[in-house]
Amino acid sequence: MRNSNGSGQPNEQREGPVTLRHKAIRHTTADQRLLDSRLRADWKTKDAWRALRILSEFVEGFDTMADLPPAVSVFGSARSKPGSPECVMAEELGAALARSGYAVITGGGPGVMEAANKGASEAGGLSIGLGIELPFEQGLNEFIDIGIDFRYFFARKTMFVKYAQAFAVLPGGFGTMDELFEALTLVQTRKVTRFPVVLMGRDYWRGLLDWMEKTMAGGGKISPLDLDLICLTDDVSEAVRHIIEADAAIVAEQEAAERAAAERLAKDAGTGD
Ligand SMILES: CC(C)=CCNc1ncnc2c1ncn2[C@@H]1O[C@H](COP(=O)(O)O)[C@@H](O)[C@H]1O
Repeated sequence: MRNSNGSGQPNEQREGPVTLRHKAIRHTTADQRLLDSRLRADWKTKDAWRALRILSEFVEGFDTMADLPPAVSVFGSARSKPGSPECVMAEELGAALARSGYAVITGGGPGVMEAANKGASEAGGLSIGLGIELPFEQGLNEFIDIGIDFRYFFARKTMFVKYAQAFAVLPGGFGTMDELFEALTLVQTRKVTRFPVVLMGRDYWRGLLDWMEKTMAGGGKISPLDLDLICLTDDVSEAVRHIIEADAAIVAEQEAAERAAAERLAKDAGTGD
């Protein structure tokens, strides 16, 4: 939604390709209507139709994102003010990633997201925003070259992982935690392999990391090795170096696996197996 008209009500609302204005504005989002179980009678009629809409979000996302260069998804608070330490860090990170040849993907909103998009865009990199329909959404920030608006959080989250080589997570709230823990769970359960996760802002993350170490790992809820998945730093160059090195290691691993498979094939052909 954009532009409040003074009464606190937005003037415009986007639902996928549809723009709603004035009295056509709805006061719930597609995610709410899908997940809200009070309207059970709707399930049989409306959910089947919704499945097609959900599918169309995946098609649109895959189609638009498939041609991207290597990319890094950057997460962080929608509420941080321009000039705040995390926004300054995000802008520097966006620029450094762009200079290293990475596109920068964010949630397309304000705060840390906007700062990362700004850094990338001004450094000449490709800046991508994956927006989400929210009751209080403000539209995609102005530093985005490619923007996609999603109705469903889960379709959008697939794009953050599928088209990025790494995650960089700056200080943020629930949304940022959700994105961080999703990435860690995917790596821990090997749904994605060796995906670097960089946490930026030592002071902000220290308490959570201490708790994860003492309480989570100490209580046997995760393996202490799981914490090795995280690189914690305040230093933009170190963050980018970590991503580049992890990326190179993954490529080397994949090439070695492909070579081994080719050698096995050649050997089998040679022995007539
Ligand atoms: C001012 C305000 C709250 C605007 C909300 N506008 C938003 N636009 C786009 N993505 C968002 C928004 N709010 C949360 N997110 C998602 O959740 C994360 C930030 O949530 P949080 O502020 O840490 O919890 C972002 O990385 C983003 O993917």
